Amino acid sequence: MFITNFITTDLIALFVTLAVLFVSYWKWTYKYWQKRNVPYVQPQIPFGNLSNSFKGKEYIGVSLKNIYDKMKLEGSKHAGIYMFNKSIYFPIDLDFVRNIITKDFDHFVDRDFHSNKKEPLQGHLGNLEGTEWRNMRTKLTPAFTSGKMKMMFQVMAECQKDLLTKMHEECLKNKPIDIKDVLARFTTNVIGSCAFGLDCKALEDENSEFRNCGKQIFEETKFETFKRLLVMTFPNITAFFNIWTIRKHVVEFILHIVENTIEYREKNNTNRNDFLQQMIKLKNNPPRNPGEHDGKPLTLGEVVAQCFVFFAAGFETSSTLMSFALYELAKHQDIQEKLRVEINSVLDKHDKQITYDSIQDMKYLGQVVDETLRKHPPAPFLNRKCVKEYKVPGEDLVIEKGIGVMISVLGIHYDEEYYPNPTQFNPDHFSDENKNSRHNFAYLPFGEGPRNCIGMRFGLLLSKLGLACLIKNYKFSINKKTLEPLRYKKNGRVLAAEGEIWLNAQKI
Ligand code: HEM
Repeated sequence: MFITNFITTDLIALFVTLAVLFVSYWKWTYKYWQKRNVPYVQPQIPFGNLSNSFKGKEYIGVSLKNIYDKMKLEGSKHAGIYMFNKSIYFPIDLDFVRNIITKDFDHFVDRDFHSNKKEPLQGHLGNLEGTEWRNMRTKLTPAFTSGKMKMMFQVMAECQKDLLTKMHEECLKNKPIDIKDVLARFTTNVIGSCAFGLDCKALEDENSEFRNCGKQIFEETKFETFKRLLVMTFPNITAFFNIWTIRKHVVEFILHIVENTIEYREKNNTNRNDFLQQMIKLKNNPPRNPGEHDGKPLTLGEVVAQCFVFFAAGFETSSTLMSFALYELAKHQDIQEKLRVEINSVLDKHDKQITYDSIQDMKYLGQVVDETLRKHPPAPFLNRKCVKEYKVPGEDLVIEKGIGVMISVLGIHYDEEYYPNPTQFNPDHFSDENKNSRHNFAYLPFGEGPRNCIGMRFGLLLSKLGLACLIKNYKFSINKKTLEPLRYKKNGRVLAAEGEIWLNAQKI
């Protein structure tokens, strides 16, 4: 009894001492921005300024927008925030944003994400750093030119037929349509076909393996989102414990699919106008561009990782974009009708066919897509890491090497200084006149600068194809089953709507 009491007292004392040490250390780290005279939002122990995101109560992009709004109201040109006890620089002034992502890019080449080198599929473009990133980006860039997009359009356009068949079947049921699901299936088919060279049958087959794989990557549980944020905050510790951010069976599925398809194509000398073919070329015949990259061929592991990122980065972003666009069009019948008139009049000049060129001629469709990406950017913040000490121009502040940077795209897109009445869906925000009168960096759905989205052209083309095909053939309205007002999901990798978007569709 005596010994038990003794041990209990010691354990309590040890626990209290550790707790005091932890709190004191955390409080000391929270002085970082104050010491540098940078405006900051009071952090809370232990999560810093993003406690709602860590607790799964609010999507991280929304938390960052709230910080943006608060600091902007106080007139700050920049701020300092904390993720756990990690200090993050948070530029608000658009000239500061421009400097970081373009003008002074050399100081901010990397992202501040984890890179557990032991986790398969992580050696992709989005995660690579420094010279490795530059080499890979230079090798991959030719795969995304307008010429290559035009070539690939045929592969994409094939998937239109299955989309229309699926819509026809859905309409026959005389029930509201879960449009997010239909578009996720369409996007799975397009990206699966272009990145993996496979017919994924996601629109035909309710239980398509690829559709399930997409779900497994993006439908994170609260715990998985927490784990990913932890990995972002403490990359070294989580790499030491070999924590993975993608489920093991997804990794195995992707490895198996890509390796088998490559083997099949190499054995049978098959050639196809898709990304995979271009990756195979980079593996077998490295391009000769002396001085621009290391000239080395891609390894099989590198090819698989790039195919994976095309799927992971392109699938949810593009299908979310189309879902939000149809939601807004269903709510704004006048805009939907104006778009339909444009689509039909352009198609009249192109033999009634949706082609690569006809899509380029649909100016208003471009404005609708731009406005959707402004209001609901799937990637609502940008991320960088300072790799070389950086003096902020015009300020008495030096950003130290290793400090992370977060830019609130959602905050900028809802800033009344750039978009009067920002909550209103208004494609005229992107008329030539309005675009020319705004700061160039007030619109960042694909990021900017050398590290912007490499798949922008592909994502836009695929989304415009899907939208043009649907709006031409169906009239959409909101079904009352849709949760309104629309709310964002609290977890997950991209900014998406909470719950299903149910639409009524009427064949035209
Ligand atoms: C509507 C669709 C899309 C949106 C909104 C989007 C958005 C973004 C954003 C915001 C970034 C970060 C840019 C930055 O840090 O400055 C990014 C990076 C990236 N995206 Fe996209 N994306 C889309 C579609 C795609 C597609 C279709 C692909 C591939 C086929 C793709 C592949 C990538 C890759 C590989 C990166 C990393 C680039 C690098 O680090 O060099 N994205 N995307």
